[in-house]
Amino acid sequence: MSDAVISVRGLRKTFGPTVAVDDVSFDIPGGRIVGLLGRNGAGKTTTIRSILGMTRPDAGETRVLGQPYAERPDAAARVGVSLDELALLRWLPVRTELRVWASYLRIADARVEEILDVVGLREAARKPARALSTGMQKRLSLGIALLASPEILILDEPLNGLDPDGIRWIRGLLRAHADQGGTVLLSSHLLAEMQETVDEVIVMQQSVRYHGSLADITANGTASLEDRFFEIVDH
Ligand SMILES: Nc1ncnc2c1ncn2[C@@H]1O[C@H](COP(=O)(O)OP(=O)(O)OP(=O)(O)O)[C@@H](O)[C@H]1O
Repeated sequence: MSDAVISVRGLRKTFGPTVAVDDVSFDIPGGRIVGLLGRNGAGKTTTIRSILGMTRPDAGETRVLGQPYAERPDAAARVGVSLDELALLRWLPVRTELRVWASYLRIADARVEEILDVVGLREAARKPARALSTGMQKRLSLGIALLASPEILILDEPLNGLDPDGIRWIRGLLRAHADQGGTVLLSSHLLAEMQETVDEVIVMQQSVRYHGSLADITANGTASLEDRFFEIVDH
């Protein structure tokens, strides 16, 4: 395999008669924000879950920093993950939830205080996660993903539920992450937002229909990502 930060080769996964992904291959280099796009049921989450070792593929392999994610003892520290189904201990106050994760990751509580500011949840720090709005829960999930200052972020639908401020905030956060050499793989349906956010685009429909730079797919910004998306998936 190449020295890509995230590598997917020949991935196939079926659920009974449903082919969720078929022969999906791509390499993601470091320092880039890569958007995984596709209709409902296109296989984005299955691909992400396969990369994270949460789904066992029928065929193919995935690697993160050269090794299968599940075989990396340092995976939790080096890869920040936020999935659409939020893995929050919903009855815990926000600060305690972050401290539980910090303890697991052997990170000092001082970092929890930093993260509360980074994700804008200081005022909500005493509230249980279940009392937060969807967008605020998303911020908490992102806070957990960022705790260990990982070099890779894998985010399934991170924009869902965020208000315009939240979307602008996350865009800045992801750009700063990539500018420092970090890598981001994120899925989203929000094509206009993705056009403002990503460096590279992977369009999926069971298999990869397109993988290239945002500049190429949008002809240096003269075409909309949405128009190009429909041309590709309806072709
Ligand atoms: N655990 C499962 N059991 C049965 N079918 C599944 C399971 N997970 C996914 N699928 C099916 O696999 C296909 C791909 O689903 P997947 O969730 O990967 O798509 P997606 O691109 O993430 O969709 P969405 O945008 O709606 O989140 C769909 O047809 C879905 O119904």
